[in-house]
Amino acid sequence: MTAVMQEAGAPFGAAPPSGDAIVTEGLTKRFRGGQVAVDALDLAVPRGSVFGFLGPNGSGKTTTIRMLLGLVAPTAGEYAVLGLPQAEALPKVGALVEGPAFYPYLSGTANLMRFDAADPYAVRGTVRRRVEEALERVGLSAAAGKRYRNYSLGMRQRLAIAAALLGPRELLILDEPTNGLDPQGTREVRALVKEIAADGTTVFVSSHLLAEVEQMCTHAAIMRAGRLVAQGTIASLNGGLVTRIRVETPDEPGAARVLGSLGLAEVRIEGGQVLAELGGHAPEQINAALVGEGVAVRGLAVVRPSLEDVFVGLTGEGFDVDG
Ligand SMILES: Nc1ncnc2c1ncn2[C@@H]1O[C@H](COP(=O)(O)OP(=O)(O)OP(=O)(O)O)[C@@H](O)[C@H]1O
Repeated sequence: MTAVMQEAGAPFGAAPPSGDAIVTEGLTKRFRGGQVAVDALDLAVPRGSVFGFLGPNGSGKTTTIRMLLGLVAPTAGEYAVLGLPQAEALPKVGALVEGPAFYPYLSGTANLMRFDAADPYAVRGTVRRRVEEALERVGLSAAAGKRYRNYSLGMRQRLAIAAALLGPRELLILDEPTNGLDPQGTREVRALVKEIAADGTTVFVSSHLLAEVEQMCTHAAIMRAGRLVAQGTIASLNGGLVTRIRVETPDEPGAARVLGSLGLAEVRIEGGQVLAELGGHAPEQINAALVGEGVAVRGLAVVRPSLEDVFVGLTGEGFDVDG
C-alpha cells in the first residue's frame, strides 16, 4: 500500500510506502508566541500494536494527537494515518480527546445517538445497530437505558470509548483515557483497551503514567519537552538496560564477597542490601551459593529495568508526572 503523508501546508504529498498505522516525519508544532510544543517528531506506530505515547504533562502528547486528527495544523513535517488521505482515514479512526460532553439526564443509548448525529462520516440508517454494538463492546448493554448521571466514573469513560467505536475502526486514539478515574474505573478502562486491541484494532494511547504503559502496551514512545526520547517495543526499550539482583542480608560484606566470587559485575552495598548485575547467572544458583557459604538470606529479588529507568538513563532526569 502506498502511504499518503499529510504535509504541513500541502494537503496530500506522496511518501514512501508504509505498513504502519501512524507515521510522522519531522512533525513540528510551534504555537503563536514561539512555544514549540512538538519538535521534529518521527513516530512509527505498527499496525496491531497497543502503542503507549508516554510523557510528563506538557510534553506535547495532546498537540501531537490533535495534529494526527487534523484538528491542529502542523508548522512543519508530515504525517500519515492508516496510509490514507485524511478524508479516507478519519472514518476508520475512533478518537477520544478531551472526552465528549454527555447529557446527564439522557441514557447511554440516547447520548450515543446524539453523538452519532454530529458525526459527518456516520451512516444514518444503521445508527441503532451501531449504538447497540458499541455499548455491547464496552460492556454497557445492561446499563444502556440508565441515565448518564447515574453512571460510575468507569462507566462514563467506557461510554466515551463507545462513542469512539460507533463505526468499524482500524485505529483507536485515546488521549489520557484513565485521567481522573478512580482505581476501579482505571482497571475497567485498561482491561477494555486490551480487549479492543485483542480484536485487531491498533490502539494509540497517551499517558503520563509509566506503570500504566508498561502494563497495557506492547510498544511505547517516550516524549520529553516536545521531543522524542525513545520508541520501540516495551521489551526493546527495557532491553538496553541491565537486570540486577538484590540480596537482603544481615551479612552484607559476606554476600558481596560471594557475588564477587561468582563473577557478578558491579557488586555494591547500598542501604542494607547488596546489588549486582545479574548477567547470565541463575538467581537460584546465586541463592544456593550464598546459603552454602553461610550467608543468611532474608530476601533475594531480580530487579528488571523499568520504563522509568529508561527515561532516567536517556534524559538524566526523573520522570516528573506533574510536568
Ligand atoms: N493552543 C496553545 N497555544 C499555546 N501553547 C499551547 C497550546 N496548546 C498547548 N500548548 C503548550 O504546548 C505544550 C505541550 O502541550 P500538550 O497539551 O500537547 O502536552 P501534553 O503532553 O498533552 O500534556 P497534558 O497531558 O498536560 O495535556 C505545553 O507547554 C502547552 O502549554
